[in-house]
Amino acid sequence: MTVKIGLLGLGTVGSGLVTILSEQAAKFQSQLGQSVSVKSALVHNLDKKRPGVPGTITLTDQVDDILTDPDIQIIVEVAGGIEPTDQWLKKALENGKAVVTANKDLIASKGQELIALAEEKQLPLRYEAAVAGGIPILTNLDNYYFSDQITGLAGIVNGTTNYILSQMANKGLAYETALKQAQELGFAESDPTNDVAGIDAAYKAIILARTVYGLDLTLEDFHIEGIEAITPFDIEALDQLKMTTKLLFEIRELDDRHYQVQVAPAALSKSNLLASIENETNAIAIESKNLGTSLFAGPGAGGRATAQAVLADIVAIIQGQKQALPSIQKDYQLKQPAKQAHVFVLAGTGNNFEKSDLVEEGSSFQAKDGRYYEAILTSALTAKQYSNFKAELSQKASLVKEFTCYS
Ligand SMILES: NC(=O)C1=CN([C@@H]2O[C@H](COP(=O)(O)OP(=O)(O)OC[C@H]3O[C@@H](n4cnc5c(N)ncnc54)[C@H](OP(=O)(O)O)[C@@H]3O)[C@@H](O)[C@H]2O)C=CC1
Ligand SMILES: N[C@@H](CC=O)C(=O)O
Repeated sequence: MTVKIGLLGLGTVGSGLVTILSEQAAKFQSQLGQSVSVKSALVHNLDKKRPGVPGTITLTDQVDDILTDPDIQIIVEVAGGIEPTDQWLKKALENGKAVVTANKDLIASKGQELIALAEEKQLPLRYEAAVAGGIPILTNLDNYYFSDQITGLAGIVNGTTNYILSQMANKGLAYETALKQAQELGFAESDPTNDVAGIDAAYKAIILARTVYGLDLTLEDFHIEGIEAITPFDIEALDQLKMTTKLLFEIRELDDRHYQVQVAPAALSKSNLLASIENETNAIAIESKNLGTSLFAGPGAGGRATAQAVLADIVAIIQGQKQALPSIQKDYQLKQPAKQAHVFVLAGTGNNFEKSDLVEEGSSFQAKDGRYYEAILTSALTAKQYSNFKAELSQKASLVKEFTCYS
């Protein structure tokens, strides 16, 4: 028997899926006892050259050709965007088709409606590729960690920004050059605004928070900062303190009703495992009662890696693997962190820092611009300590930049 796929989108991920499906065809036939093939694919531009796409796949620009095709059992959505993909996937489920998607914007924004419809129709709706590309994070959270108690998750879930920051830090590339490369390599979204503004990472954090804690978050619940304001000078200043910056998400369970969520570039010590995660690699550190810290790292973007996560979902559906769809917790509150360490960068030198209860470390340095600065790492400060300390520093010297720290 052949399982027929209807592919909505044939760009970076869609064409990656076509490639790896053909590589695995013999294994699927012999070990799954089924062959899996893409019957048709939805595209925008029917005239575009699509090297590597076999002529056996029918291309269409009419979504209903695929959604109403009785031959097709599984719809794979890799087109992107919240509209009209939500209508497409609702229609797919209404028409009795299993659904796989890599679309984090959609699953973060409309996931609850789609999950409810999938449950009503008793159909699979899988979206492993929507978080951290090829890393099998959702499957592990649903299955392996079901029997543990997760107290927090943090990490890097956007390949584009991690690529940009790595290239700026390691190769001295300009922000715009590194972004252009990330686009050419297929890591960035078709419009990279969501990548660099931290919104893509926030969408992924919404899905993680729903999966782990049943939180029903929206972008408005987050403090979101992107990497647009990070400069080579910032990287140079943090380097003085043996620190680096990464765009990190954090979800912390403070108790069973209170949580803390954020997405922002954070300063972290180079000895932290997350500091060694470079380029498009993503990494998620899970804190749990039984395991302590576990780190899941791997390719977080790119056609082949993301298509692998999509294909794993297709296989799970064919094998009839049971899926734990999240149930939503009603009674919870979001809180600000109680205490956080900060890095302040000040213009000039003049002993503006002295090691104290509030100051962990400081360094005076001459930057590439020829001027002198001081970089100061504080201990974890309460909100009041932070504002008093900042006011005190600002009286002594002009404050050039500050970062919050991740420990
Ligand atoms: N790239 C990556 O590394 C990752 C991507 N994702 C997600 O996967 C999804 C796809 O990403 P990616 O493959 O990079 O995107 P691309 O922009 O490379 O491909 C999108 C595809 O969808 C088609 N398409 C888009 N909108 C429509 C429409 N309205 N009607 C018909 N066809 C349409 C395009 O057609 P045409 O070819 O004619 O332009 C193209 O084939 C997105 O949700 C993305 O966020 C998730 C993880 C990683
Ligand atoms: N644009 C995204 C692609 C994967 O989700 C990223 O850079 O991480």
